[in-house]
Amino acid sequence: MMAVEQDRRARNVRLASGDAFSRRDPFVIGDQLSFPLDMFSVPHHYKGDVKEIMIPHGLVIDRIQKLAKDIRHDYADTTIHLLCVLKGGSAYFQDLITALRRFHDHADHSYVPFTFDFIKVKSYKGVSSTGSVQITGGDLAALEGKNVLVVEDIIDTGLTMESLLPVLEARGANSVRVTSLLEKRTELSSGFRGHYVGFSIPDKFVVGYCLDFNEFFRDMDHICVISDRGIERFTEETRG
Ligand SMILES: Nc1nc2c(ncn2[C@@H]2O[C@H](COP(=O)(O)O)[C@@H](O)[C@H]2O)c(=O)[nH]1
Ligand SMILES: [Mg+2]
Repeated sequence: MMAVEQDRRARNVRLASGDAFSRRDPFVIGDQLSFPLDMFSVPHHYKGDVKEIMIPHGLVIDRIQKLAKDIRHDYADTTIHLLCVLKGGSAYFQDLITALRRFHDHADHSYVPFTFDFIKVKSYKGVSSTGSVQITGGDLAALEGKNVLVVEDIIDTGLTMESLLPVLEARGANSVRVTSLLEKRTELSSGFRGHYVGFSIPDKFVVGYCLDFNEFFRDMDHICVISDRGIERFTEETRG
């Protein structure tokens, strides 16, 4: 199925939180699109460990600036509580707050004051389809009455977010929305979609920009597809 068509179908979505809000479209990275490795600077220590560059770092940053504008528009003059999902979401979180902070300098714009916190989330698929989630870190009691915006690196099956959101809502948050830099077009998707999504990507395992494979690749700026050699090498390294 063509990537754009697949994404259009995916927009017949169940949004987080039963929120009546209708999301904007993510930028679609086509199934065949990749950027040649020899045209970009890839860290020497990962040479051969990535197959292709899916999203160069500059494009990531440009897209985040627009996501920040969308968020500012929708939350105008409302304080948001950003909840960054570690560790994968941390690079996106940093660049997003940098973009949001810039709006503070322009008196002619609406402001987006924000507070933030960090959590770690592990989701478990039990025998039932709902799954369960283990949250560590973060002050969940402080969510009461807040407009929570979860900041995630990637939505794959959607299970993690589907499990997390009811927990946040049960803590009395005023609203809960999700921004994810990436969203995978996968047949395994539960149908969950975030509100503010940077890129819809093909069903490939990506690393870089804080997305890891066995804790490696977080220090690479571009978002890349891991190679077979990379999988082999960093599986070996973690075995010790
Ligand atoms: N480094 C990568 N991590 C990935 C990728 N796809 C998913 N993930 C991790 O899983 C959760 C979300 O998964 P979900 O199935 O519950 O939606 C995400 O936060 C990542 O930590 C990937 O391609 N690369
Ligand atoms: Mg994550």
